[in-house]
Amino acid sequence: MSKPKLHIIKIGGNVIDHEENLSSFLVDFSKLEGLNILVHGGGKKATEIAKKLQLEPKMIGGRRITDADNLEVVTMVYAGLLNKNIVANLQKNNCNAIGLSGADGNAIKANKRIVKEIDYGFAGDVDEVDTNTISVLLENNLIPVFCAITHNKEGQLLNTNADTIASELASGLAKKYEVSLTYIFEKKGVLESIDDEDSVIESIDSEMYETLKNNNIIAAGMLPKLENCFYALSRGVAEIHIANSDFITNKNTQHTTLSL
Ligand SMILES: Nc1ncnc2c1ncn2[C@@H]1O[C@H](COP(=O)(O)OP(=O)(O)O)[C@@H](O)[C@H]1O
Ligand SMILES: CC(=O)N[C@@H](CCC(=O)OP(=O)(O)O)C(=O)O
Repeated sequence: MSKPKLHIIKIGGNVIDHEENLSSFLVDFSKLEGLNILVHGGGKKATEIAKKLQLEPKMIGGRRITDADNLEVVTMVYAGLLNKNIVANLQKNNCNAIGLSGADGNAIKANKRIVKEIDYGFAGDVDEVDTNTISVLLENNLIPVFCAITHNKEGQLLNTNADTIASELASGLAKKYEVSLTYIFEKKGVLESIDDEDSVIESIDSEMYETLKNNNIIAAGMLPKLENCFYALSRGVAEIHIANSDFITNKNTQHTTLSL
């Protein structure tokens, strides 16, 4: 028997930060049929609030160094302010969304990120996705909306890159569903030249990814995004696209498709 289709869409900080863009994206998202999950970042907002609190934000390799004070900020911003605003807006559009962190329903268990010589603080790498609660929600016509906060099952919240949350959810759910994963951000796709919006690379496989990396064509947040894409493809996710929000309503709009 074929698996039911599931669409996981991730939106980044630049989409969330523009009220009009976010609102029109959420209208389009609310009209999607079938099973859907939304994952949101919000790094830009967290940086803005941290600065207001005189905390100096620090990113390494697209990931936030999350000390105890910054963990409080990201928890309030991602799991509170942004997640609840997004859910309220979806509810306004008659989309029955339910906001979740990785601690809710034990959906996403993580461990403190340990990489040689870099102390990321309370940043988490995902160990396990528990798909049971998520499936129950989907089967009852609820639309899960995940923020970038996970837990370690010992009472510690952790800050996890939102692209990773999307790819781990997609990978975990691929056992039960035919998963299509879409990363929505402010550009049309992965660009050959960052200043030329029309230089979209239509398809990227793992070999081309290495070449693009070596030629410094992709950098910053695009590095973990693509890493997450190839990880998800290797774990059985059926299709992955990187695009701007026009793609939600028009699949023919220019975008990047990933393959192994
Ligand atoms: N070749 C590239 N094409 C498109 N974006 C790129 C490229 N290389 C680096 N980037 C940067 O990656 C960013 C996207 O990553 P990130 O900031 O994590 O996105 P998101 O908004 O989804 O969280 C873009 O805003 C852009 O500045
Ligand atoms: C550990 C880590 O880096 N977490 C990210 C989570 C938010 C995020 O990924 O937001 P965008 O998708 O908007 O970039 C951060 O705090 O920036």
